Amino acid sequence: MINVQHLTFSYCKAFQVLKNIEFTANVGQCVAILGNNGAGKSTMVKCLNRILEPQEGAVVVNGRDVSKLKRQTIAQDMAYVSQQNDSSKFTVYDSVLLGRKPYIKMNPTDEDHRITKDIIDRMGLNSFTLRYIDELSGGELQKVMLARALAQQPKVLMLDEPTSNLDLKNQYEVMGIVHDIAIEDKLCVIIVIHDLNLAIRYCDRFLFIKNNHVYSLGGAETVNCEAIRDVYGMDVTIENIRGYRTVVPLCG
Ligand SMILES: Nc1ncnc2c1ncn2[C@@H]1O[C@H](COP(=O)(O)OP(=O)(O)OP(=O)(O)O)[C@@H](O)[C@H]1O
Repeated sequence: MINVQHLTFSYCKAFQVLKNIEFTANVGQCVAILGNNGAGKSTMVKCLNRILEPQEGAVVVNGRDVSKLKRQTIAQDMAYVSQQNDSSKFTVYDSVLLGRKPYIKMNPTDEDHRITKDIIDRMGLNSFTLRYIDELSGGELQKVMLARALAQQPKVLMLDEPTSNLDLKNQYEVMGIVHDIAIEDKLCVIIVIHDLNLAIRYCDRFLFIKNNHVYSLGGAETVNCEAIRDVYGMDVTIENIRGYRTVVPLCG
């Protein structure tokens, strides 16, 4: 479980990005972080695992205050996939194995290799294992970065726009995998995502950020026409299509 309390962050004195952000994500839940461009979503995620240090507030993972943990412990508990993908000269296999780094003392163990192979298999990356990651397409690389984060076997998985480079089929496949893994492996998943329909289908809780604050936090019913108008300045209808609440923009 992750509990975020009164999180406040500024890059400089003149400009506060986040003020008093609070939410909880339980084990097995995917929480969508929503808001317009520049709202502070990526900044918030980076404050959770202390890539950025919040000026105020606390982040508690399974009862432990993250600010009191060693870097290695944070890396065991929390995995983060940023918007900027790594493009070092690693093979896909080695890149995913790198996710085991917080656990490796001298050399990777048989268990590290087993976990790596298992994740590669689960993500459908078997035919890529010996390819260099700087030779992959944007979407292929995004899947490898997610595989690396999963190899970390974190308690909290934080994904910043994990589907931005994926084609339609892969968007649904990857979100489905993340949703299932959250339940099967008892993870809390925090996903920054712009596609509201993907979010509604695969996430359990929805946190809108507006004007530095939490605008709303709740279930799928909080992703409604009024919230979308307030947060994005856009009129939409919400229709039931094949059993899924679907956001349909009223423009064009
Ligand atoms: N390193 C930085 N230094 C100063 N300001 C920054 C820095 N990174 C981001 N910002 C500013 O902080 C604000 C929040 O940025 P952030 O990237 O968190 O927004 P976001 O909601 O993730 O946006 P997007 O949806 O466009 O990815 C923006 O105004 C941005 O310009």
